[in-house]
Parts: sequence; structure tokens; C-alpha cells
Amino acid sequence: IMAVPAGRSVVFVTGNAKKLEEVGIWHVVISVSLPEYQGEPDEISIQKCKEAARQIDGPVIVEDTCLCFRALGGLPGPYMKWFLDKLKPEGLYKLLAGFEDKSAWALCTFAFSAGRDEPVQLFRGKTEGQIVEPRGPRDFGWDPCFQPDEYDKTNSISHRYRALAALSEHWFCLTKGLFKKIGGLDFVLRCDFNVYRLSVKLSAFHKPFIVVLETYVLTQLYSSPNAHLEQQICVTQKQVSVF
Ligand SMILES: O=P(O)(O)OP(=O)(O)OP(=O)(O)OC[C@H]1O[C@@H](n2cnc3c(O)ncnc32)[C@H](O)[C@@H]1O
Ligand SMILES: [Mg+2]
Repeated sequence: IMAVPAGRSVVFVTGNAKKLEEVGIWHVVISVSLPEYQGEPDEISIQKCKEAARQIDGPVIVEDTCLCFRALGGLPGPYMKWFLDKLKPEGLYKLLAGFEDKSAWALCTFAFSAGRDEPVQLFRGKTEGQIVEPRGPRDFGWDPCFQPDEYDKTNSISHRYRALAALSEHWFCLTKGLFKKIGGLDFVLRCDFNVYRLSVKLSAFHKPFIVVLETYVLTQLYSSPNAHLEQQICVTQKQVSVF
């Protein structure tokens, strides 16, 4: 079970600015280039998350994205970063010239750890698509040569969105249980997410979820990292119905 030490924020660790744009804000975002590990996607995400938790020495979320060509048995997969760097979208398209099967899938994995030496939890999102001749904007990685099968107006690449939804769902279930115990989101908001100001005594087990909850609420509702916290909480109160 995920538990964040009370008073600690969850840090999203990435070196990729475009990922940040799609993920939205977390409490703190740290731009660190983490090593590109080798292995199966799950193993890579676990290693990456452990390294981030070690460096930050606190609760972290990392994300790793693979683009897997079916004709190539799932490669380049996690090694896509280097393939893209050397071949560019044009070269990626040409890689499949000798194959009839142009299908591919994008796999996005978020990994959460509550801190150094804590277990890692994974949340995955997958989008099926085709490798096509490069077209459109060039501002994000392999987007020019990957055409998702389902057209999605709001988010052209939904693997990240789906993985985030899995993560949110998980937090939602945990916090719903907590609300039942201590009296609902409204109550928590009135106390400014401050566990010490709640008029009930929370167990050591439940305390950390207030931090998770705060991160979750702010992440879901705001895109401006500059807005003052008080302002944000005030708006949050008006939106209690999201829960
Ligand atoms: O610091 P991290 O979070 O690891 O950032 P990164 O850029 O190294 O990202 P990955 O290790 O996950 O490598 C994935 C590669 O695929 C690219 N990429 C990731 N998500 C993408 C998306 O949704 N659309 C297009 N390209 C993407 C990204 O730019 C990298 O070249
Ligand atoms: Mg990386």
C-alpha cells in the first residue's frame, strides 16, 4: 500500500519538459536526468523510481515511455530515446520498410515510491497505433510517426492519460476510504490539509494520505504552478463535487 510520510510532497522526477506539460503540476517537480536502464519496461520503471527516491530521499513519481514495433518483437520499446535521437522520425518509419506489419503500441508507465527503500507501485497506460510517414508538429519525440488507432481530440497521445487515470483511480479509492473515516473532503479542506489541525486523531497509517490527497486535488484541478496556494484551496472548496 502506498503511504507518503506526513508533511512530505510527492515529487515528479523527469528530465523531459513535454512530459511535464502533459502531466500537469505536482507539488514539486524536479528536473533530473535519470539513467536509461535496460530490461523489460516494468523492471526499468522500478529501477528508475528507486533511483529517483534515492536521489530525492522522499516520495517520488517517475514515468517511462516505450514505443514498441510489433514486427520487431516490441523493439525499440524502452530504447526508443536513442533510436529517435539517431534515426529521427523518418528513420523510424524506414525501419519497418521490410515489414508488412506497421503496427505499434505506446506504453506509458508511472512508478510511485514513498521513499528510499520503499516498494514501487506501477500504473500503466497503453495506446495501439501504426507507424506512419512522419507528418505534423515536431515538438514531441516520436509523435510525428505514430498514429494512434483511436482518434482522440483532447489528447492526441492517450497512453500517458490512461496511466495517469490508473494512478488517480488508485488514490481516489484510498482517499475515499479516508473521507469516510474522518468526515469528508470538505472537512479536510477547511483544515487546509493540515493533519495537525484536524479535530480527529489520525493514525500513523492514515496521516500520509492527507499529503497524497492534497497533491491529488491540486494536480487534478490546477495548471498554473504560480497560483498562490490559498487561492488554490479556495477554488478547491468550490469544486468539492468532483468527489
Ligand atoms: O527523464 P525522463 O522522464 O526519463 O524523460 P525521457 O525524455 O528520457 O523519456 P523516456 O526515458 O521515457 O524515453 C522516451 C522517449 O520517447 C519520447 N516520448 C515520450 N513520451 C512521448 C510521447 O507521448 N510522444 C512522443 N514521444 C514521446 C521521449 O522524448 C524520449 O525520447
Ligand atoms: Mg529517460
